[in-house]
Amino acid sequence: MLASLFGKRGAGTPIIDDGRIRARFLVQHPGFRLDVDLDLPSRGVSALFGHSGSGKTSCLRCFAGLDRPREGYLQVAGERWQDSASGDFLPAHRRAIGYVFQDANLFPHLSVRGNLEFGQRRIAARERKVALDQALELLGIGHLLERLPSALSGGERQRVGIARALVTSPRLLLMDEPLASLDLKRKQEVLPYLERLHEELDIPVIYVSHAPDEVARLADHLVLLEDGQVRASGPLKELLLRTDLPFASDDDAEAVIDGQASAYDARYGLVELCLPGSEARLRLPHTALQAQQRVRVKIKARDVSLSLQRAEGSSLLNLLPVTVDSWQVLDAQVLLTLRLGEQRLLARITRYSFDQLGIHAGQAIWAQIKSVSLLAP
Ligand SMILES: Nc1ncnc2c1ncn2[C@@H]1O[C@H](COP(=O)(O)OP(=O)(O)OP(=O)(O)O)[C@@H](O)[C@H]1O
Repeated sequence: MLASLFGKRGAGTPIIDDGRIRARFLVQHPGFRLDVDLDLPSRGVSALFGHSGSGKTSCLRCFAGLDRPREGYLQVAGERWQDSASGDFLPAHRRAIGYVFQDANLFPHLSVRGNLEFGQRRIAARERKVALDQALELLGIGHLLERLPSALSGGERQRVGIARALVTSPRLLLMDEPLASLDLKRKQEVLPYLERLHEELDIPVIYVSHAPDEVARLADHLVLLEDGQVRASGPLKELLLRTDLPFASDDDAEAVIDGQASAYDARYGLVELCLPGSEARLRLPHTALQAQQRVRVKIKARDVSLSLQRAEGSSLLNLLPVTVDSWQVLDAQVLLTLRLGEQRLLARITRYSFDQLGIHAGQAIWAQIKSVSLLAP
């Protein structure tokens, strides 16, 4: 299969580029039916998320052209790659995709350089959009070029695998649980590289995972698959807040906030983030942030408490003015959605406190978050 992904590329049927990736796949396996209709942004990371057996890999195989569904349609970057109605089907080896598997699947007899050059030779020089040097720099693997895959750590192998996918200048990067075979330490090592790809390259990524943490950190768009069907599809930040979905109703419910480093207090090791549409600053312990660097912070609903006035004389560093948006009663607790500038937070408090505070929609209150509970890369 790997070899078939490295044949000469071709082009699909040109169509008007509406900036979307559209896919419709109907696959029937014995005892399992995949029936999905997807409309994804052609920028950033779209995560296919779901339990084991929900159909994530089956779906990715259709994107890659490795399976030919009975009914199928796919358009990417202004090209139609397949349409069962017209019989069009661009085979896997002619699709401009990069595919990163759970295991890097490097050629064991070739050095890192050999593996990368093999990927690059697939593309005519005039079509190359990602230079070898750029891929080396992005993945931090320049010092590994002469090594054989057997002399690499798991995290390094995965970084080389990603670089090899990139040097084929794909129009679409498919990643199937690229961190699943790594231990926590290696995962933490590779994740920042994945974030950089996202920031520095204009290649849409479809990222399969069943790890909520990874998805919350990397994805812009989320597709929740259940039993071969799309239960929900939309911007990550919105889906994390929806109480009809498993994320917000979970004990670990969290919101994702994007900020930009505006100041660093070296004495206390605290970084200050400014937040779009808000005068408030978020402060959290951090060491290695550059000025203006964008940061995604995950804030758990249970780490947010509320007060009607700004608390004075408290150890809490983050006292944020918010507006009550909506809430849902969950047994003895209430899950609130709060507006913080252009973004939204979740807070979980007891029903007792909710009644005591007399909370109503549109109310201006204060959200309090302990800095040490904030999760940033
Ligand atoms: N070629 C095949 N023939 C028959 N059944 C298949 C085939 N490929 C996948 N399936 C079945 O389809 C279902 C979905 O599998 P798939 O690998 O897409 O799920 P997944 O969400 O990626 O799971 P995981 O997270 O465990 O990798 C499973 O029940 C699987 O056994």
